[in-house]
Amino acid sequence: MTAQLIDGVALSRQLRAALRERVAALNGRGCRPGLAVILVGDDPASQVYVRNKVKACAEVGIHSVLQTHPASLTEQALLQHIDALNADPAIHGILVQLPLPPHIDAQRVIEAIAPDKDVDGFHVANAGALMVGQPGFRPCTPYGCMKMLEHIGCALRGKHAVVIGRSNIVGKPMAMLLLQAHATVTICHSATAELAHHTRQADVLVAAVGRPALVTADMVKPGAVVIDVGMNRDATGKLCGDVDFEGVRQVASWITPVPGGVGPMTITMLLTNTVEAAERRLTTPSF
Ligand SMILES: Nc1nc(=O)c2c([nH]1)NC[C@@H]1CN(c3ccc(C(=O)N[C@@H](CCC(=O)O)C(=O)O)cc3)C=[N+]21
Ligand SMILES: [Mg+2]
Repeated sequence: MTAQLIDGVALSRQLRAALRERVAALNGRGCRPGLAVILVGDDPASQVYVRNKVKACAEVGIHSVLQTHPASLTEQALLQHIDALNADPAIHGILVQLPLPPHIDAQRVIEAIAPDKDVDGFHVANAGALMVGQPGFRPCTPYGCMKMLEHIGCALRGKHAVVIGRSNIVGKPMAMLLLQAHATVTICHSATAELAHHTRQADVLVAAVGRPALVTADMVKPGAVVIDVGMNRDATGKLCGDVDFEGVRQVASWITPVPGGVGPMTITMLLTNTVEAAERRLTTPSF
């Protein structure tokens, strides 16, 4: 079997076209959705990612404000910038690019963002809402993975989904979303004994670890759907995921490429959450 590709660029194009219409409808009601992106320090990779987010906003008509600060910015000063954005009615979403310099407590910064502007879905209020099945912002990467599964018509009820990775940003929320979709969910991590024993049972396998070629063909059940969240650079500087793509595509039924898979979908879901934040404010001004 040779797996079919889940094309994150093509699906993003579709979803962004629909978002443009939602933005136009908001404009008609006198609202221009706005996203603030805060970058602290001069990590080159972060600069590229942030520029891509700003570009994507323009593509769907979201107004974006990019704040860049030197790595020496104090935590207190950062918290003050967030307070100002929390109070700014032109801003519906706030994203603080991670990682932050080591002298800044990232979790404290995230908790300072108003939960109704937390379009990353990292605030405990949104994490808690996901946990108990209430409405809230879903973290963009797992949300994008769910959209990809939906797009290929993957019925999750009763399926065995295995997530490798337990970060607050990807692994844990991914597992919760799969659980909400009635999958049987296993979470594997660095202390898991016999990783391959678990992954071989997966109808849906999500790799979110950050280790090139962690998932090889022998670890994949024939016909499985494989979602590669990894974003690594190989020795030659080429972008690669956590999955040995050439090997695994011979066994899987569907697979996401890197680049062109989960990455673009992450940005698309950020745009989605921002439009949703603006829509919510119009419908529920007190939200
Ligand atoms: N507060 C916060 N929210 C984030 O969502 C967040 C963050 N911090 N810090 C960094 C990570 C990383 N991330 C990516 C998103 C899209 C691509 C993406 O579009 N990747 C392209 C390729 C890009 C390239 O060539 O380097 C692709 O996979 O096709 C990559 C990485 C969001 N992050
Ligand atoms: Mg990708």
